[in-house]
Amino acid sequence: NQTVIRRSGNYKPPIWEFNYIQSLNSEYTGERHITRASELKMQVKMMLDETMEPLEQLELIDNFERLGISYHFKDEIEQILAFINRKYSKNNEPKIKDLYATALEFRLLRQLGFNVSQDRFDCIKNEKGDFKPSLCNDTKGLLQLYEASFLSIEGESTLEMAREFTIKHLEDKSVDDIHCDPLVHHALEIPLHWTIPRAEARRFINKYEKRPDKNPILLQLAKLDFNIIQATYLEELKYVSRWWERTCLAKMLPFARDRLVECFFWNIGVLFEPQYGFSRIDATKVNVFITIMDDIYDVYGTFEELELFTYIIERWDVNAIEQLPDYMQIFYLALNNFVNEMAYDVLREKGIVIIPYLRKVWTDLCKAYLQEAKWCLTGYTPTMEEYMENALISISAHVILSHSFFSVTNPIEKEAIQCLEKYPDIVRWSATILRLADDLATSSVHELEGGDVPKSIQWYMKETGASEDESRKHIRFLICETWKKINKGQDANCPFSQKFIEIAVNLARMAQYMYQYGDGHGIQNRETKDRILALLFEPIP
Ligand SMILES: CC1(C)[C@@H]2CC[C@@]1(C)[C@@H](OP(=O)([O-])OP(=O)([O-])[O-])C2
Ligand SMILES: [Mg+2]
Ligand SMILES: [Mg+2]
Ligand SMILES: [Mg+2]
Ligand SMILES: [Mg+2]
Ligand SMILES: [Mg+2]
Repeated sequence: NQTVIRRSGNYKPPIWEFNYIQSLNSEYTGERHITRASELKMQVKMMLDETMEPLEQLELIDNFERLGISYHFKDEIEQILAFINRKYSKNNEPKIKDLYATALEFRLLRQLGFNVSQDRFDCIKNEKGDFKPSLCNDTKGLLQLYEASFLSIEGESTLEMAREFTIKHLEDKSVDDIHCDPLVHHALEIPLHWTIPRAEARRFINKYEKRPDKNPILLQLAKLDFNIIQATYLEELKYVSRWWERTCLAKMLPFARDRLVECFFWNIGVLFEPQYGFSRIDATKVNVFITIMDDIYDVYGTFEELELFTYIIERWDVNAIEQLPDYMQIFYLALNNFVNEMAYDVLREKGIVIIPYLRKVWTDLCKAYLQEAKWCLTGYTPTMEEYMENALISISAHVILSHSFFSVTNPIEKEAIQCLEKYPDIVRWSATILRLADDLATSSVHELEGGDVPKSIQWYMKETGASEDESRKHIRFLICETWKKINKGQDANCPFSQKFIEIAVNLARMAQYMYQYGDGHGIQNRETKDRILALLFEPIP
């Protein structure tokens, strides 16, 4: 057969090899640590019972969330916020005591789903309806108003104005005064609402430790809890690393990205609680298969091979495997085995056959990949709309979230599956942010040089004549607008569990985290490496 010119993704080998991963151990698996953590939790619960001023309670809840331990005290937090919310709505809206307290209360109540109105901020506007310039001296208040503004939904002009006003004045501060509060720099980099809990916990525990007013019990629990959870992650990573090694796919498909640790790392942002270990392991395998499949279509496969592969995946007939070239045979069988294993676990535990649903999402993904390859081959220029319609599938969010749905939902109701199959809003919004964050980061020279199909930035530039900077700005605007849809939440009769919705939203957060400094997944930049060390490999001292 004619010699085929194969492109390469020029991706580097993995930073962490199999033997290194297997050598990792954490002392925090021991029973004594679990017992100690339970004692500390009891002490914290008693602390919550003490009478406190509402502002003190709000600050304590904010610290719980930032320290990553609020998941232990969900009921207590809900009760406190419900009480504060009732008190507020009973006596008519008092004048804002101070911006800091009002914005903190607003954000915490909205985060928990309480329906608090943006009108609370009307009294910090002047008669012209602008925010009073005097607010600029209140950095603490500005920061809280900035964080609160990211809980906005479409049409909330006061919150939109608050976001612009606070960004402008906080940026001025961070430029003018180099000694300005590092909190300002950090907040401007990424708002709290868009941050994954694990990342904020790792960062905030260090900050909290230096605070003169810190509560030592809280600090001890936060550190211990973080390290115990991290020890759980390590065991899961070592387990899935042994699976990855046994498949030999990295050796047999050397053109593809070998990113097991990164594929696992995505999942501590998406689903962090310790009890979801098996879901994180399955989700890692999903990410590994998607990453390789993406490179088969973007980089390595000839168009004929890709057409054949797409056809075989659609038929999902393992006997047809003979028709595939060797590299596709081994990949297809590994994927087929995984899907059957996951379907077996779900049938055994939940009594439902999910193979048809999993086949469908993998087929849709392959078709979207093939469409991109076709555009690449023919040089066709899709409109931004045509590109996005396909790219919201090719970014693989619906594959990732469908597997997570079947893994964490119990019992699995038929109407929830039917809703999932129709590609519901929450999946679409998560896919939008994942795609746009990915394109901002990966459609740098690297992807285009590798012959990958142009992405949203390029198509927007082509369609509107915008510069690359204007195009990036527009993409960041679209991410903001999508967050407003996410903040609005599901229509009441949406059949998904709170947990699944949280997973979908965290996938969007993790995308922005993974791509914050460029292609953290493919190029493995410095920041992502340091973050993996801090969140996965190194306990907090
Ligand atoms: C898990 C993922 C988000 C999905 C597969 C690997 C990714 C990191 C990303 O890879 P990328 O090559 O950037 O996708 P695309 O731009 O080629 O669609 C798409
Ligand atoms: Mg490789
Ligand atoms: Mg790609
Ligand atoms: Mg691709
Ligand atoms: Mg990309
Ligand atoms: Mg890429």
